[in-house]
Amino acid sequence: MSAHAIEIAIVGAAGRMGTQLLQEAASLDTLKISAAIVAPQSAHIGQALGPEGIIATDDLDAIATVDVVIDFSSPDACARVAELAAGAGVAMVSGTTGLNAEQHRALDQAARSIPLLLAANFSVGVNLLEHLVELASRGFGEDADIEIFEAHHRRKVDAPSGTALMLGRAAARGRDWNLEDVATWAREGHTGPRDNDEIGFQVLRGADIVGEHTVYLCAAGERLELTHRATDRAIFARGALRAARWLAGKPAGRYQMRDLLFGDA
Ligand SMILES: NC(=O)C1=CN([C@@H]2O[C@H](COP(=O)(O)OP(=O)(O)OC[C@H]3O[C@@H](n4cnc5c(N)ncnc54)[C@H](OP(=O)(O)O)[C@@H]3O)[C@@H](O)[C@H]2O)C=CC1
Ligand SMILES: O=C(O)C1=N[C@H](C(=O)O)C[C@H](O)C1
Repeated sequence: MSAHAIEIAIVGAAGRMGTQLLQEAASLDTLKISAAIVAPQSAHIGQALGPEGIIATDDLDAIATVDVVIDFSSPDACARVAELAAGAGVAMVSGTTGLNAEQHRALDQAARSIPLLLAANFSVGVNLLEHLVELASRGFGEDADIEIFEAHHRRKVDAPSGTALMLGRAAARGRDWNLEDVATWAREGHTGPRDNDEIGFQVLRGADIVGEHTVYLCAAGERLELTHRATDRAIFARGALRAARWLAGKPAGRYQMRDLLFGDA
């Protein structure tokens, strides 16, 4: 372990992403997982988690003892963690999706006093895709109808995925639209013809699909399909751990993966 290893708390430590984070972190000597936080009343409390056997706790006060908290839990827990991290002056990385406006406001408030990076997707590929989608949307202009498809495992609880929303926003930016004004979240029955100023979303849930996203730009006589397929959840964990190392010591504020990857901040 390096003398200056960054100390990390993981919230949601017994979940799919928490498990992956503990696994990936074990091989890094630049950071140390000091706290594994699970849900209140979780059956995992007191159990040794991950290759290093960190004892699981439901005590969120453990956040105050580390340099960076990494959260992959639920929208409610994410907002609460942001509040506690801000109170303790601890940097926060979160990948939790499905936050509502109030929960986003809680993160904005926390980011007044701590560095906070929220990313719907920690893979390099998706963050590159975001740029490509904005470019393609602007390039085609009104000639292309834009539709976004996403597929995930059967246990995912929010839809469309945070990544699909992020890609939808990128497509909307390319047209100088606000996604909220043009999104069609579902189609059923006698829908009438499609509007020009519309971005449609389709969602599939099944088995163990890690995460797939395609943005379709459908023009008369041609169709561009921009696809990202995640085949291993480890890419998200590695991205989040990289973000934690990058964020430690940064000034207070809201950060995104593109700040880390493309040096906008
Ligand atoms: N940004 C990215 O790259 C990625 C983001 N995600 C997002 O991350 C989130 C978690 O995903 P995933 O790991 O698959 O989900 P899981 O349901 O497997 O894990 C979430 C964990 O958080 C726990 N939890 C809930 N409330 C609290 C709390 N108050 N304190 C501590 N732990 C809590 C849950 O416990 P219990 O089950 O007992 O309630 C569960 O173990 C989702 O929003 C998902 O969309 C996922 C993958 C990549
Ligand atoms: O829940 C998941 O699994 C994932 N969630 C994120 C999202 O909602 O976009 C990222 C990734 O696709 C996996």
